[in-house]
Amino acid sequence: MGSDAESLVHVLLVSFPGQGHVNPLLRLGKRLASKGLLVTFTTPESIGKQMRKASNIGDEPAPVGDGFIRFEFFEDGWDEDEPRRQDLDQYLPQLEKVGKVLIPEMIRRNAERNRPISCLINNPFIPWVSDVAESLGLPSAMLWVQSCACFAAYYHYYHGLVPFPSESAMEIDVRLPCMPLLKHDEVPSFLYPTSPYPFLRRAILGQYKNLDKPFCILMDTFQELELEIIEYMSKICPIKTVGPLFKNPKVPNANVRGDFMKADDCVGWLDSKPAGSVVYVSFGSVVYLKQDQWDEIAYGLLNSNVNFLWVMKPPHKDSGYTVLTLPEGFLEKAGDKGKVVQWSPQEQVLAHPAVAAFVTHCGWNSSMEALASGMPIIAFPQWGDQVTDAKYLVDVFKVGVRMCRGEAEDKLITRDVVEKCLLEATVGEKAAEMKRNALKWKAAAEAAVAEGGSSDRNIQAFVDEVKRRSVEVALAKGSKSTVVEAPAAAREGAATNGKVELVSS
Ligand SMILES: O=c1cc(-c2ccc(O)cc2)oc2cc(O[C@@H]3O[C@H](CO)[C@@H](O)[C@H](O)[C@H]3O)cc(O)c12
Ligand SMILES: O=c1ccn([C@@H]2O[C@H](COP(=O)(O)OP(=O)(O)O)[C@@H](O)[C@H]2O)c(=O)[nH]1
Repeated sequence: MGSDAESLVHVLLVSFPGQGHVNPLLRLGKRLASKGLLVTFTTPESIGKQMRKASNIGDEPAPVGDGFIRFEFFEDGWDEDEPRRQDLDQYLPQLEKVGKVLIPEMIRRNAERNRPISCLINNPFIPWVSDVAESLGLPSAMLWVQSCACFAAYYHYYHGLVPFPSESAMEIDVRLPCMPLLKHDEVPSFLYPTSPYPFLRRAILGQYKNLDKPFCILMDTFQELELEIIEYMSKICPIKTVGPLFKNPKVPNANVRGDFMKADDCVGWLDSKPAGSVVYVSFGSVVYLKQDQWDEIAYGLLNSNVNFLWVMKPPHKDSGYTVLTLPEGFLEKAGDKGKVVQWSPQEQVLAHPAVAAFVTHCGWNSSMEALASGMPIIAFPQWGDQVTDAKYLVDVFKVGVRMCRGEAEDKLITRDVVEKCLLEATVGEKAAEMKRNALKWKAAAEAAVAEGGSSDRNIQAFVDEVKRRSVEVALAKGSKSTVVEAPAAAREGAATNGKVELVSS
């Protein structure tokens, strides 16, 4: 590694191995690097292998703005084809067991190689990372990868602050401070007593047990988007909004990516389509619909006569999902009006002028990417935070139409409803109004991440705090030497290039 990288304050990002977790943490990593930190990104090797194959991840630190980002993966202790990885109740304890040994080893190795780590940052599902940090005397932060509204909902549930749907009262609405009334099925659905995913409830709430450990909770949202709830929760928790993380104004650095699958080429196809003529359809990385629902969507697309780009990702072999098929003759009937891919370069797709609207499961990453791209949406939420995100996208941000209320409703959305929603979002006054609102959010998102914007100021304050704490860490450890950026006053007096070498005895 070049001496440049070694002289920088070094942070370690530890990610849960899910696409919706890796993307925002890696984007944060790039942002931190661009502000002059050395960032090491780690997640289990099983995913590391896929990331290396799908993207351009080399062994050398990649320069990003004023800093660098590099990757180091760790073994989760299971065989390559271990099916238990698909069972979070088994996988999360395994990750904790090995991570508590291997992450400290990784930290020690880095210190020996003259790049001591000064701060750990994790995302949800792996809250033990802050225990590791604490045991080593290091500060830690957490990147929350859902909306602040969902953060608030889980917080109130965890602390029993307001009544939530329960076995004795399933259909109650939930009133949370500074939030619109949530109907029972607009509450993050892992919290329903009947949720088929109790392991996801345990995974997401796990973070709340450890919430006093991170000195900062970073969030991939922005002040102007969720103003009131962010202000309210900021009084309770040390929240800093830093989103939308995928908009990095200064350093696009497109070659550092965390896709688990190589994206199929579809930009050329989009280029051949007229502006505002294509509907993009994707349900993210973990949601799978049933075959009969898939068929209705297929016919809805055909009958509406829109152009469409549809992502049909193959299910993981151990997920228990069967491979979905398209109705007979579908591709022939669609002809050049439709393109079906396994994985898309979603950021590019959402930014493409040919795309008019996005049929989405409303995962928070997809939601933020759509908002920040000025893209109207057609909400097809299934579970978890998606149902709450859909409520906000449609009723609060006013950029979407609702195609369904979630998996819990157990209702087949017919081709006629699909067609009606597609048209509502793409032609006529309602579509035009949603587009105007979406463009307002796009401008607000750009302003938040531009120099001096709310998210940019928060990132800068966070970087400054990490640097400040790195001095304390170095002093406490009596380490050989750590180079940090000097405060402005010290800089003026020092005949150096803005760096001060701290040597402790
Ligand atoms: O890697 C994952 C594995 C599983 C999972 C594992 C085994 C199952 O039987 C069902 C789901 O759920 C997940 C749910 C996730 O929720 C997704 O998490 C994002 C960030 O929290 C949200 O914004 C999205 O809305 C939400 O779908 C993310 C995952 O990586 C996973
Ligand atoms: O074909 C696809 C589908 C999804 N994504 C990306 O995968 C992430 C999915 O995260 P989200 O929170 O939307 O949903 P999850 O997969 O976690 O349910 C987002 O960053 C998308 O841009 C992508 O690049 N190509």
